[in-house]
Amino acid sequence: MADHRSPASRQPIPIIQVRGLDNRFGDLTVHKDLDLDLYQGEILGVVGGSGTGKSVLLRSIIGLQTPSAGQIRVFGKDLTAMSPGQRSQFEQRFGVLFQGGALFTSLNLAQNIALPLMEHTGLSRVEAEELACMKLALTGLPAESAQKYPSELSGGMVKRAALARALALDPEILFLDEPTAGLDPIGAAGFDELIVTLRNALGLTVFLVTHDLDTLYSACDRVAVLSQRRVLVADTLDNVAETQDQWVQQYFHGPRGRAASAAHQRHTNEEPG
Ligand SMILES: Nc1ncnc2c1ncn2[C@@H]1O[C@H](COP(=O)(O)OP(=O)(O)OP(=O)(O)O)[C@@H](O)[C@H]1O
Repeated sequence: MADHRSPASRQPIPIIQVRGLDNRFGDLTVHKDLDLDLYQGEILGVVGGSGTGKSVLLRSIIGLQTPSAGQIRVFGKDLTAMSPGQRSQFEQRFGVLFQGGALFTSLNLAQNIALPLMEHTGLSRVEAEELACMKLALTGLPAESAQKYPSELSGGMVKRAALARALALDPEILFLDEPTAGLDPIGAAGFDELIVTLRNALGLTVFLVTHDLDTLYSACDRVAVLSQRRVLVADTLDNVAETQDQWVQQYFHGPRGRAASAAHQRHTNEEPG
């Protein structure tokens, strides 16, 4: 697990602070006075029932959704108060993996990943595609995948390629929206492992929206539960699972929750040392 505290103070360093966030769509209030911290170096799993606003929260933080009220401070700066230009500069520190992967189907993988590199750096096409191949390797894809088109790949490979693109500009914070959705259990477990490996190797901070209990157990340092238009609890998985709330109890202590917990326990017992 990550130690997301500063060595000097052993205090957690919040690099995203959401305060008093409201999001409304007409009569629908999705968030009301929502607070959340994301600490440097951690993998935070964001869970909640369908429609509780997990994706809207992610979209608010990355600037795709203008909040109705509230403050979002990233690295100490209020994103909601920035000009579009300042914001766009700042957002290059974010890497985002959307649910469907969102790769361009008419471009091969190297071209897909080279695109943001050419757009935001002074690299030539050749240089950008070389760097793109390195990013693909980082996510465990073989060298020959660079020339393949998204339609030629399995779902798991598309996710890895989309992750490579999210990493193209060396982001500090990675946002993942249901990264294991649609993957078979082995592919999903491999992806969870990859996220942890990349976090450790690259010093990333990860905001991860998921429904996948196995991901929470195997990859997340903390879990935030969205309920009743706010963050009901954000804590270690063990503490969250003890929260007296009907959804939390059903989610963590229902049949799937028990199975995920038992699998994690077995895995932990098998680990050497
Ligand atoms: N642009 C929009 N306009 C109107 N309503 C929206 C918009 N975006 C989201 N909503 C509504 O906000 C609510 C929260 O949506 P959101 O996608 O964040 O839920 P979620 O928690 O991610 O759900 P799921 O787990 O099913 O993916 C839903 O009722 C959705 O219909």
